[in-house]
Amino acid sequence: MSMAATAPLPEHVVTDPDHIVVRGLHKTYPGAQQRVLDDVDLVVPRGTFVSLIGPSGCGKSTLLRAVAGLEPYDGGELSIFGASPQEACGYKAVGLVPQTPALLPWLTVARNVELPGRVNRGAERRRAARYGMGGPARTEGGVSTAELLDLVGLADKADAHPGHLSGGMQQRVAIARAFGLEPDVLLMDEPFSALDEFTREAMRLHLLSLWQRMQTTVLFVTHSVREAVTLSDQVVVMSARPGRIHEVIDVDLPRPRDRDVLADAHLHEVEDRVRDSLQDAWEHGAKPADLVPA
Ligand SMILES: Nc1ncnc2c1ncn2[C@@H]1O[C@H](COP(=O)(O)OP(=O)(O)OP(=O)(O)O)[C@@H](O)[C@H]1O
Repeated sequence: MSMAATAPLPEHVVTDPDHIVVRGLHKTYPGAQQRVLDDVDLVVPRGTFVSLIGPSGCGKSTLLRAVAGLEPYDGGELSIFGASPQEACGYKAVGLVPQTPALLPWLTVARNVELPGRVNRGAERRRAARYGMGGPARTEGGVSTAELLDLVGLADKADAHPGHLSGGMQQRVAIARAFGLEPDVLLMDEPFSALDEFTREAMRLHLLSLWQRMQTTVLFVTHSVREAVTLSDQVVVMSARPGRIHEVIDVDLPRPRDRDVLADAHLHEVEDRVRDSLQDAWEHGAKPADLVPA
């Protein structure tokens, strides 16, 4: 299997500092009969919030891991604001929020949020070496741990230990920790899937506050149409067998997405568009007879 991710990228991709660019990406897992990703094209502008939605097994997580530099691919192009995924990971331009919070139980909430920053000072030097002092701004001057915890509604829990927090609170700490590293792009793979619907709704609002403050580019995998539309600038609908981009739907709802916006009838119209697209992707997805061979 060739690993195009480590090959030099074409000049037009390398010099695009303002977009994540995926072109013609394809991948087959070893031993599989068909591609998991086939000719995937996606362009994500810096600073936007983009959700990936599609049937189970269509390759959303695989695509996310490829962007994170954790998954080799067989062909195509992938660049993160002009860098290869491996290079971007080298200076911690890419953050990943998994489904479970993975906090260190013996450290306080504040220490959990601060830890990656302490560990990754070398990454900041590598980033400075690549971009120089005039590199792309991450945030307007950085944020303190106290501010991060305030943005996720945990200002009073800084000295608590994770074992004393609910699952939703722990996931909020994990999200604050991820934003605290000030990555250029944050990849979130169903981060709220283990939470009840009421907690999920609250989490979306906390996430939006953080995102608005930090201006991070977010790629967010979800199975929830409501979640995708509530959060995103664009919803990317994927089809399965093999995974392809079926449609990219703009979410033309105003920001901030406060309770008035979320109660507006237009939200439901956009949700219906996403549902129709998912249905269309399902009905017109490749049938066994025309599967793309590995
Ligand atoms: N490491 C692996 N080795 C072999 N096959 C894999 C591997 N990881 C995933 N797959 C297969 O690739 C396909 C896509 O998996 P992936 O997890 O990317 O899909 P997904 O869209 O994120 O699914 P879900 O929505 O259920 O989380 C599935 O058929 C899965 O079984």
